Amino acid sequence: MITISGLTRKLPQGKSVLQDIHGQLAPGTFTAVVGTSGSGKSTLLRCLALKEPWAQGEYRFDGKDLIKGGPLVRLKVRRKIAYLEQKPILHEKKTALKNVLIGAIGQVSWLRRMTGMVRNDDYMDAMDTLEAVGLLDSAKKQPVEKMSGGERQRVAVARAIAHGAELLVADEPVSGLDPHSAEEIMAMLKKLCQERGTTVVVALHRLELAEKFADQIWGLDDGRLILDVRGRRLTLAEKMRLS
Ligand SMILES: Nc1ncnc2c1ncn2[C@@H]1O[C@H](COP(=O)(O)OP(=O)(O)OP(=O)(O)O)[C@@H](O)[C@H]1O
Repeated sequence: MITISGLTRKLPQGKSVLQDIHGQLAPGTFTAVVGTSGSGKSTLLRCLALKEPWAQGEYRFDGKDLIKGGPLVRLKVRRKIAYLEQKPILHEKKTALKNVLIGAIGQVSWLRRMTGMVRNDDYMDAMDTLEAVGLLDSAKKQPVEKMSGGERQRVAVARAIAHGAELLVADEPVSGLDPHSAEEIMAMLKKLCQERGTTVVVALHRLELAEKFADQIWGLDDGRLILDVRGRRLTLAEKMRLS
């Protein structure tokens, strides 16, 4: 269980980008963060992924306090978090399989990192995750630079799962994709929650995608969490507050 309470993010100049955020992310749930441009979605995701520091408040990951706990606690938890950019950074000349294997090796001992040693287990895990994202057939065929935007997102998700992420944070993973590919990626993320118990948080511009796929919707406005809706669609009044 992930719990945040009273969290605030301040920029070095003193401006508060996020203020007094409270919420819970239950294991294996899918949360969509929505709000207008500049409302603080990316900042919230980056703070959840420990890529930006919180100024104050409490952030608990499986009971561990990530703010008071110190760098060692954060380092251990960081390994359980995967962060997906809008446009994933991949090894362009390598296949999907190689990309996933490199991600998995990055999580293991320095010796295997240095030697690039791939065990049979790593290989099986990589193929398993590529199958989960629907890329088994093309896994070894072509370099990722030849893949479509949707396929590249799938490779990035497979890499995140192979590295054993318990929390997957994705900033606008479907922006720039056609509606069909966007739905496919959302459905795949949902399946990840249901079948593997991964907790997924995505920032989204399109409310209808949030309503269709998310278990929980967080609505941000000017750095404040103004909506925390679970298990239902948004009312018209709620949609108006987010526009
Ligand atoms: N490092 C920074 N320096 C200055 N301002 C920042 C910084 N990071 C965030 N901000 C400001 O904080 C606010 C929230 O930004 P953020 O990128 O989190 O919003 P967003 O909801 O993700 O927007 P978008 O949907 O356009 O990506 C914006 O006004 C942004 O300009």
